[in-house]
Amino acid sequence: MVMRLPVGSTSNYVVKVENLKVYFTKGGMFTKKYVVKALDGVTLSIKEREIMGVVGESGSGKTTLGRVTIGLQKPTSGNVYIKADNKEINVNKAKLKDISNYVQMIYQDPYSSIDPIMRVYDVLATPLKYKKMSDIDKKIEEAMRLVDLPLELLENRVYQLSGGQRQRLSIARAIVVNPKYIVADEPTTMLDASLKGEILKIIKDARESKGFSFMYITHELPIAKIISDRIIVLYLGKIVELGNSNEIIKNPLHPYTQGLIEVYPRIDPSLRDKIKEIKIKVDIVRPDKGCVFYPRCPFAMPKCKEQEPELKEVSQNHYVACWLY
Ligand SMILES: Nc1ncnc2c1ncn2[C@@H]1O[C@H](COP(=O)(O)OP(=O)(O)OP(=O)(O)O)[C@@H](O)[C@H]1O
Repeated sequence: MVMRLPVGSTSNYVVKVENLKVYFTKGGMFTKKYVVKALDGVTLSIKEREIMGVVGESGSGKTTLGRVTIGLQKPTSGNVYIKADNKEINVNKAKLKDISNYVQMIYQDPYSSIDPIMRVYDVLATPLKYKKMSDIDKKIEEAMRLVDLPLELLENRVYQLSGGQRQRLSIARAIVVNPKYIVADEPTTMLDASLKGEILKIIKDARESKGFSFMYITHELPIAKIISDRIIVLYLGKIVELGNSNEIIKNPLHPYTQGLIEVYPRIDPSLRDKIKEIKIKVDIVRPDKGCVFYPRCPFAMPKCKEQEPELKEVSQNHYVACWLY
């Protein structure tokens, strides 16, 4: 069955992305101009209370996808809708201040994303004051509790916090306005291994207790496996595979996903034999036509050079864009 509707489309979606394209023009004055297709025809939906993992190598378009879904980046074409308060909001047409009650972002670097001079209390009070919300202190205390930060820290300055505490604070800042949808862009990348697990648990607990939907961006498949309900695999701006997390890890279909898993053999040792022949070359070339992955694909066939495979549902809720299926 060829997918034409939003992948995973359900009536209870919170985020819906339709045929999204984001092209950047690079070069200019002294070098030849060229276009980078950061996203090229991405369609997906994220359900209520769902954590959607987005994985792919550097440059695959993960951050751009996260930013477009919360209105921080305008798309070249396509649409993004958020469902909140029984309304469907077209994110591209809405003003940022009008959607910031519904969408929030947690950044990778807790050092650069929060002003170190601010008091912890003010970091959390500012978004609430801006939105003229009542019960500010109650909301701040609840957010601090959800991220496991002691209330005594409220009077501290941000620079007095450890890296792990700062990242908890940046999660608290995102959840304090009680949004519908949060993009978490590699929030554990800068943290020690011991702190990564804590941050993942906080995000999962926040989803359980408050019902937020998340897009969780990571280049580490094992982290996507732990945190996500479903996983999207992005390659050069295209979704090459999408499915339930366990299914993607146990039964990766796209040669690129198989290659990503091979990087982490311990993720599932039983897969090692199955995928041992797959070697992903390091040079990334974007072909003008055909499948974006064929220059690196160990299974490339003549057809792959000529025709682009559509994202197909090959088993229930498991989609892949590959001529092997
Ligand atoms: N503002 C911009 N101007 C020009 N090109 C951009 C811009 N933002 C992203 N790009 C390009 O778009 C492509 C996708 O970038 P993006 O940051 O979304 O990828 P990513 O998967 O998040 O990578 P990383 O893990 O390294 O952050 C890259 O080629 C990048 O250079």
